[in-house]
Amino acid sequence: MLKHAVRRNMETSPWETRRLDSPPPQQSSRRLVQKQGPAKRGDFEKAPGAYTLHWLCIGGMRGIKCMISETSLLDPMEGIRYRGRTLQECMDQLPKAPGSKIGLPEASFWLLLTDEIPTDAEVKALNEELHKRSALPADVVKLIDSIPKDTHPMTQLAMGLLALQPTSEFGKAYRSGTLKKSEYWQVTLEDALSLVAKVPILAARIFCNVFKDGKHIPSDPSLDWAGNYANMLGVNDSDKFKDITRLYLMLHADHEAGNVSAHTTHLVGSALSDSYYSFAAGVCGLAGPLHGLANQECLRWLKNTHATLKGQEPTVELLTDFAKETLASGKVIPGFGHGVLRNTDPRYTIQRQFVQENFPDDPLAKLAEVCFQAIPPVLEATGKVKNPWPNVDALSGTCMQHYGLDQEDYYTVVFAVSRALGCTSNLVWSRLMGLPIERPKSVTLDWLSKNVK
Ligand SMILES: CC(=O)SCCNC(=O)CCNC(=O)[C@H](O)C(C)(C)COP(=O)(O)OP(=O)(O)OC[C@H]1O[C@@H](n2cnc3c(N)ncnc32)[C@H](O)[C@@H]1OP(=O)(O)O
Ligand SMILES: O=C([O-])CC(=O)C(=O)O
Repeated sequence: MLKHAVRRNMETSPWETRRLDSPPPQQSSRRLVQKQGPAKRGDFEKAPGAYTLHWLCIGGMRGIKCMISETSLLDPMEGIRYRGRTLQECMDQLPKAPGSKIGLPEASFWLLLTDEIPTDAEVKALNEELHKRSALPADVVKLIDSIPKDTHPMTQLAMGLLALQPTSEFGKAYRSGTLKKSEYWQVTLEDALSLVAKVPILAARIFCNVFKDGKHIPSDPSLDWAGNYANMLGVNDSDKFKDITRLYLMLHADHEAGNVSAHTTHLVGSALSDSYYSFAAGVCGLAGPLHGLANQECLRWLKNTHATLKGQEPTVELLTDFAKETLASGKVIPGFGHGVLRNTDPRYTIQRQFVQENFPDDPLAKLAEVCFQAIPPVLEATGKVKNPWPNVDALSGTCMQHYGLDQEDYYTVVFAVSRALGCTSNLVWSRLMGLPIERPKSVTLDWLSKNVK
């Protein structure tokens, strides 16, 4: 009954629901709900006024400049820059593990927080500090080990982060009643360090519980943050696997503040919820298939396509047909498109370079390469997809599976381990700047109809 009542209300409201049910082929349902004004997102900057308001309210807030993030800035064509440095510059300039060519992700944490490239000695000291803080409390271990194994690893990660919340220095200090506003950032930094130290230990424990019958590999204090995480996963003890893990964690660390995981972390943090509450919320956002879970979905799509090919060499023609079938079934093609980027994601390009140098003949890598040629024209032909090019998720799973991490349900957890660096750095800066509680204004459809002519 309630469902019918809601439907009745929608049908009589300005929201043209009936049309949303069956948009004409090739047409964006979101264009149909706009009763006036130019249809293209991004046009609002050129067409201010009523249309702007209408579009901002229903358009996923695309393009609105209303947040501050000191840590990174995204250019639609060039991609992300950490503190003004492109990812390739970060690769070149950040300290490396012995014998490795990959900029260390924990060095990017230092960069995001400080706008400085740390020295080798500083990264060594940071790693020592992270190792000191990395142990999980016994009750958290008990909780994680008791979660049913078929619970999605992202759910387990969010639960583990919430279980760690009582360890928050910010929470304790705030409760004590003596914490001054000017000191918020310092205890937030303490929490950032401890959360970043613990998250790979927690993530590896979840992996081994679910996929390794609970056989755990102890943390190795002689290894760097990401190399140690790779080691604890226990799928491959080669230096190359450590390197691809370092690369993955360096590339996914930050993507300015408006993406779902960073924005959610920021929003929850703006209520002065501590870093554990805030990042757990961000992790829940990352678990959505339009955001971080796309890496899982993308590998699943590639594996299905590979199986359907039954040994046939992938060709652009075959992949074009598969892509069209996916669209015709009403699904998105994971790993392609972006809310802000309007070009191939540089994170994809850097991973592609790693693939070409290390395993160009891997069957899924070859398939992904054909996708790169076949899928953008299919998406472009819809006439509605703003960015037909691949994003980071189109290749990250392919890289991991080559080294034996082929449990795609786990992939978004690796993303989350990395995103802890950017999200917690942003929390520190939000408290440093004394940013207020976030509270935008919403309106009703009726208000919109009456006020936007
Ligand atoms: C780390 C990251 O989070 S990167 C993004 C990871 N997500 C994915 O790879 C999932 C596939 N991609 C998508 O769904 C989208 O491109 C998003 C969510 C990333 C961006 O969404 P938007 O900013 O709304 O994209 P855009 O403005 O181009 O969307 C216009 C239309 O094209 C569709 N579209 C966009 N990308 C795709 C795609 N890859 N496959 C099919 N349709 C797509 C949208 O669903 C939308 O359709 P609708 O109006 O009928 O609802
Ligand atoms: O920026 C976005 O909206 C999504 C993304 O690529 C990320 O968060 O890494």
